Amino acid sequence: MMSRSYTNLLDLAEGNFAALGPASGGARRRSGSFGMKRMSRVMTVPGTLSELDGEDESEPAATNSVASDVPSSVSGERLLVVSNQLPIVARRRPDGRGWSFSWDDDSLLLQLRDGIPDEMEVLFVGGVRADIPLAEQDEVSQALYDRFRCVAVFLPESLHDRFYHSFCKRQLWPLFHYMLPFASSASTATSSSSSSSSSAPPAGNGRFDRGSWEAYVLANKFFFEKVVEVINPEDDYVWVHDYHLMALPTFLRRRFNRLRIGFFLHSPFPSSEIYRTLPVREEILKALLNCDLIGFHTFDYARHFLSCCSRMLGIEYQSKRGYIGLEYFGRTVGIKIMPVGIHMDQLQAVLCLPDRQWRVSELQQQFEGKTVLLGVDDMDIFKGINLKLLAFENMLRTHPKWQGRAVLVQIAKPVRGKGKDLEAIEAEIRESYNRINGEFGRSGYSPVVFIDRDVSSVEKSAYYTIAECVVVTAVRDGMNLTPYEYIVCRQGTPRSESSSEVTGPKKSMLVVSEFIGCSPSLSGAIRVNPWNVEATAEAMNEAISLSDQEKQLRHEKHYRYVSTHDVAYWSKSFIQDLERACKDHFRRTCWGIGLGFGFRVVALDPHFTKLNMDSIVMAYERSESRAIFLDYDGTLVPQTSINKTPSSEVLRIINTLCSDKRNIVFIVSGRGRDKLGEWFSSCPKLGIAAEHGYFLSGVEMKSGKRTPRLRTLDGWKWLNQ
Ligand SMILES: O=P(O)(O)OC[C@H]1O[C@H](O[C@H]2O[C@H](CO)[C@@H](O)[C@H](O)[C@H]2O)[C@H](O)[C@@H](O)[C@@H]1O
Repeated sequence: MMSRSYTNLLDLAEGNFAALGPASGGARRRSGSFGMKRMSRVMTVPGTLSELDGEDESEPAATNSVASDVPSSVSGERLLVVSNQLPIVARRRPDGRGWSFSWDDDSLLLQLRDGIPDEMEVLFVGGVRADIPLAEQDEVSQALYDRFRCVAVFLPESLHDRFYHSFCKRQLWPLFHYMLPFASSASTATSSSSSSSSSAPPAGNGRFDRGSWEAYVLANKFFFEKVVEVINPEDDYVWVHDYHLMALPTFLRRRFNRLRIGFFLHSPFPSSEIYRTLPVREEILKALLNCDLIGFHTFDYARHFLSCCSRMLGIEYQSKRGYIGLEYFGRTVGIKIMPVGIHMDQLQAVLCLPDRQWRVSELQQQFEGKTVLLGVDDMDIFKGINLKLLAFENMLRTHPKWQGRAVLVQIAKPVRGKGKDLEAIEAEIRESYNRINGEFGRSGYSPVVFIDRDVSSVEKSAYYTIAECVVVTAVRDGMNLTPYEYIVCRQGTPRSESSSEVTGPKKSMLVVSEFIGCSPSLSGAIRVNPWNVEATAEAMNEAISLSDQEKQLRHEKHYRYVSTHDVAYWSKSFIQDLERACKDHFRRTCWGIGLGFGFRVVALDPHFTKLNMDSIVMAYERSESRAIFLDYDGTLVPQTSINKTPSSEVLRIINTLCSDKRNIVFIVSGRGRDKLGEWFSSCPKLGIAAEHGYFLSGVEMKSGKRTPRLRTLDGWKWLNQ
């Protein structure tokens, strides 16, 4: 027998979101409702929404309420930043009682505040990066809200496993990084034991698993409910981040038809040839199209998304004066291309810390007389760390002058969401650096220094400072900010300049993979195909062999770009475009239609009103003379039907309408006159405008004027205008 929760998921897969209702009682209890008060439902068009979206007006208050301490007359606009994780560091107190929280200064989500206008309050909605026991969740929620304006989302453990570890990290994330399930069938079988999704592992070999997808959608609904608790839909903007929350815009749009919603994808968006293998490809595209603005790091990611919309949904984009937009049921969905940047002030503050100077001196001593190439990567399967080691090995072999002189320092930061196949990759990496050190190492010289632990920002910046070149050989990465951080650290600050740390001209060199998001912005880098180990080895050799003058020129060019295109520049630009994309929102009339992921909002100019059946019937009965214009495809025959011939029922209805002397009935279609003539040959009193009105029948010409006259068609006669 199916459990209640399972039937809920089936409802959800069927697109029946309403059947799921709000989060379960337990989840609501855990939600930390800040002493919620009920907020009246927001109607975008009074009287029209409820009949269409089928949501239950009697929903419990917890999903339809607002934080009591948010002033009810909030006049200023606010920004709700929604992401899988809050920009918060949580630590258990040393005595084990309770938690202490602080901002995560390294989080991009926190840093983006710098580009947001001062008068706009920023609230964060997301998960907490710690296992907070159920009994403590209410208290934690309240503390996070009171002190940080952070709204915590707690998912039940098994849901979190299936949402994050299964669907996000084992299905979406690999696919968005171009890894198809079948390509990894052998290794996934072994590595699946390392998955923390103990409750329900995905289908074998990383294949699409519907249960995990349903968990993903349900988890997104939990996030939605938290947004609903604090949102002020007429004033707030919502900015959703990354691939974990791609279903969220549909939930938001269903509830608040005119909410201003932006989305930024931090990962790559793959080619349509990869994306179209995803069984829920249309659902995700349609969910994203419920946003007003969708952002990508690069032109290529945006291009792939647009071609998916064209190929899978038949929606074409338009480009006007530098803005790209997709017309989706009367709404324009903007496309934004803007790579993220780093936080300049924060990085420069690290450069001024006193213990950094000390660490730099220490490293300078350690690597005295050596040329340091540096890699700083997350330990994940797409960072191409082993390819980098192979290239370095190749360089030592083909350019023996570097033996004893070149050192590759590789920092590999452990990650939380391990994704697929990580253990196998780690073993490969270990084998490579042991081999290289075994073959080329000697007393006092280890060619590869491998650091597989978290390093502090001070230590990382010290490594950047002493490195002659940074090498990024990721096979795919959404953006990758390592090169940007390196450039800023090599530039130093006026204070570090006056110290002994940086002498001579500022210079830096980069070898970067052509498959990462930052690559197009680094025109002075040596770009490589990391799969080509020999070419990467040559690039490394070239990078460290160039003249200082050349390194300096490249550095200056990069520094100019990186220092002016920082994280604030990115967020400011995104919010400005979001405002622009939404400027007509409250002027337009909208209706929500469709079920599940088919839900969309139809937006029309204000002079359009939705016809009401009773008033149509009344007006019809009262009128003495009527003109009835009927479109063909999608009106008289279903858009999706293969057989386009009108049914006998349609022909009968048309003839009934035509037989009333007060009616003039026309079919208006883009279809050709021959086909329409053939199909409606049994409707002698019907007028037809074929080929978008180029050919007309059923129209009489009177004294040079064209006046529609009802007439019997004795033999077809087409009038060409
Ligand atoms: O591991 P997850 O929690 O699923 O998150 C994935 C990664 O997200 C962040 O990186 C992504 O965004 C960065 C900024 O836009 C971009 O530089 C990077 O290329 C993207 O992958 C996060 O910084 C990583 O730690 C996460 O692994």
